[in-house]
Amino acid sequence: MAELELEHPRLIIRNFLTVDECKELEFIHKSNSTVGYRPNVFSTTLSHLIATNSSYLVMPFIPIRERLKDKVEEFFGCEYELFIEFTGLISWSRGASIGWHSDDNRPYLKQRDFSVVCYLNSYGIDFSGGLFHFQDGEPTSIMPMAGDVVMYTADNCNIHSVDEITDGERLTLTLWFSRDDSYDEDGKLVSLLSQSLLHQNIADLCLPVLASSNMYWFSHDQASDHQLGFDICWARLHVLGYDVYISQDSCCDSDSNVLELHAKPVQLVRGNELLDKEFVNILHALQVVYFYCWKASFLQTKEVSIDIKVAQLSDFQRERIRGLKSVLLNDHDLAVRVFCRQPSEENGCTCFEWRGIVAAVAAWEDYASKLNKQIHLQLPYWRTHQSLYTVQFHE
Ligand SMILES: O=C(O)CCC(=O)C(=O)O
Ligand SMILES: [Fe+2]
Repeated sequence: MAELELEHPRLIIRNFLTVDECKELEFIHKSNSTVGYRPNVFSTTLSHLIATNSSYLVMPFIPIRERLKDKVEEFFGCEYELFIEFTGLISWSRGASIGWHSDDNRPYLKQRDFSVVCYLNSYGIDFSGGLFHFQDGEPTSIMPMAGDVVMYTADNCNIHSVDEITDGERLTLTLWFSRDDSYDEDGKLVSLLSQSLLHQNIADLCLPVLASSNMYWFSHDQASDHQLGFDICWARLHVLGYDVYISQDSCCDSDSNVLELHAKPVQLVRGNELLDKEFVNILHALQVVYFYCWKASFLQTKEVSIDIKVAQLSDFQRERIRGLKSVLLNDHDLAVRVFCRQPSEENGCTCFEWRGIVAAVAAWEDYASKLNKQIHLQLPYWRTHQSLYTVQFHE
């Protein structure tokens, strides 16, 4: 057991999260992220998942939050109750960095007592740059590797920085803990979950609902409002090798706006082939594609019982896709710079088979409905205790 060093109280734990936990959180982030609070940063918060009809995706966080909280309390010898102030997935793309700071360095951040950063992907493999440094004490630097966790006090005993990301996308699960119960995020989350799940049938399929379109719009000048830039959902599919087709009328005339396009059902295109499956919106397509990326090796071996219907694109459809891209990926080069890993341009999921995608549609529905049942069963207990925790049910 590592000793608590009083001058610089901090702990690094290797392989705290399993490979599959990291992959599941990566799937959640890449299919739900929004443009973040600083340049070249993307984030997925629990309240955002709830707001977009994906409350069930809160479930995979629950055991991880519990294990992290136990570890923080044990290592820092807390003799008081701790509350989770914030839980979020945060990714940094090329150009993102942060200079020396402590995590409580603003008047509105004074409630933060402990910081926990879980690395979900790896330096040198998934991204370049992005080393973490402590200003004083040991270790001086941390090379982020998937599954590793660093925890430290949020005060100026632990001034730290992160080097600029020079390539790829660096992904973390970040939590802040507070002694002040008025900053407990659980109470707020329980109330959001109650509103969202109360009117939902436990057997309903949870199809994602989009947040406002500006949350998905990336541009170098965030104030420019739908001028030069790109839609991150479309860009993520594009760098994985997919195009998106919208068959509904008037979809790509020059004045259609991003908001309108976002709400439309979409079909997936690969090269010259169009899959005959309509997704309710771009987020639904993104969920299935990233689910396929996560589970490809398992899904490729599955027998697909339904016919896979793929058609060749007509000239008209090709033209339409070009029109859509000119609106949603209008700064194509920026999208590639932000999301592609150079020079190999590999993006973690190079495999592709329509069979795998079709299998992923059904497997994603099973996954979502299993988690949805679980969250519906847990919520009454969470409401009683105003806390998110793993409820043990005895047979
Ligand atoms: O991602 C990291 O390694 C640390 C990020 C950080 O310092 C922060 O978000 O305050
Ligand atoms: Fe920090």
